[in-house]
Amino acid sequence: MPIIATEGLTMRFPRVTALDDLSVSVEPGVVGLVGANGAGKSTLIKILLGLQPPTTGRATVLGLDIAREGLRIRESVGFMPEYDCLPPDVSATEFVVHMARMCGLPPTAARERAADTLRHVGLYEERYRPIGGYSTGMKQRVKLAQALVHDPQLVFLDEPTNGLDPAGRDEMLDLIRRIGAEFGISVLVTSHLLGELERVCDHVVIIDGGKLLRSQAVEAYTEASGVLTVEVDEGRDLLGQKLFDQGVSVRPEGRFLVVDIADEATYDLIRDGVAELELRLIRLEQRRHHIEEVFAAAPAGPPPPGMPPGPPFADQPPGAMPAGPSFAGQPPGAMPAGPPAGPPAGPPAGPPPAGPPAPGPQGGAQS
Ligand SMILES: Nc1ncnc2c1ncn2[C@@H]1O[C@H](COP(=O)(O)OP(=O)(O)OP(=O)(O)O)[C@@H](O)[C@H]1O
Repeated sequence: MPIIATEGLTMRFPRVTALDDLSVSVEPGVVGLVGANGAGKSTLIKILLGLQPPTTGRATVLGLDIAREGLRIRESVGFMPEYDCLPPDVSATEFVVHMARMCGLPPTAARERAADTLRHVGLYEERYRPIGGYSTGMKQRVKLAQALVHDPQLVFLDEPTNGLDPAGRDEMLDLIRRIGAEFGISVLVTSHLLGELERVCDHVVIIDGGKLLRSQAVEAYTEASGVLTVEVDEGRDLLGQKLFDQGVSVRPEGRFLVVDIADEATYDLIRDGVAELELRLIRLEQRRHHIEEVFAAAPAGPPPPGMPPGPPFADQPPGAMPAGPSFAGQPPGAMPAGPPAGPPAGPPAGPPPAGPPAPGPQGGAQS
């Protein structure tokens, strides 16, 4: 049974359509809900909790209808809101015990569950101090603890890494992973940071301007691309030129060569080129996509309301790469002269750049 299923869900405010005919279904696990600020993530959560009726459309959470069974949904689902909403004058223990009591736990069970949950989220002695003196990271943990204290089947975590420094963010992501893996609680976690969800989620739903852009397993986003990264000890440009002369689509990028895989023969050409030039091969690996590419492939900036989002990366021609200097733009026989496209991690292997790169069509060497 899907943990969440929506059908034509639409939420219109007087000036903006926050959700636009959203139909999506997700199975149990750790699910990321990604979208830019204003994409409609928080609105979706409020509707799923039965706190706000949609303009049109239907949805179920854990098989329960949002229009008729909001109370039962809120009994079975924990919610960590995005914004700071904690009382400053009480301790984390008092607050989480109170929330457990609100969920119907008897006093002793509420105290025990609160202590366990606060320990689980990494709050120890500090839990007896007033929340007002807590750091942002500690407050996020209290919000997470109150969402978990009644042992829900599913938790909604709205931007749980907001305001955290990189170390705090890593710890929070680790906690989220453990909620799913160790406790078997399904998670719907929102973020506008795609990279971090890639690390913890089984499935990622991407919305843009209230519309569904993509919903699929993380592996489907990060599948191998049709592009190879080649690194040799020295002679990057010699190898690039040789491959280019043989009709391979190749371009320099930092210390590497980036090669479009035409077919199996591409690997042979690289192997033979390295051997004939007597170079030392350091790396030959197929690149993986990143979830970010879904947005990188879309037009820059948020689309105006009603405008369809740009094409996702999987619809690009195989091997389409971000622009960079290309061997294909050089006249035949010319030495490639492009400076590294990204920040080099070491001195470039080839001769110093001879001038600005000649822009060339991507992958244009294959004719
Ligand atoms: N109660 C409301 N009245 C009017 N407009 C609203 C209301 N709630 C949300 N909106 C608008 O709906 C759109 C979606 O907002 P929402 O908060 O769901 O986005 P979000 O993806 O959660 O963004 P953020 O990460 O910034 O919270 C925004 O344009 C927002 O201004």
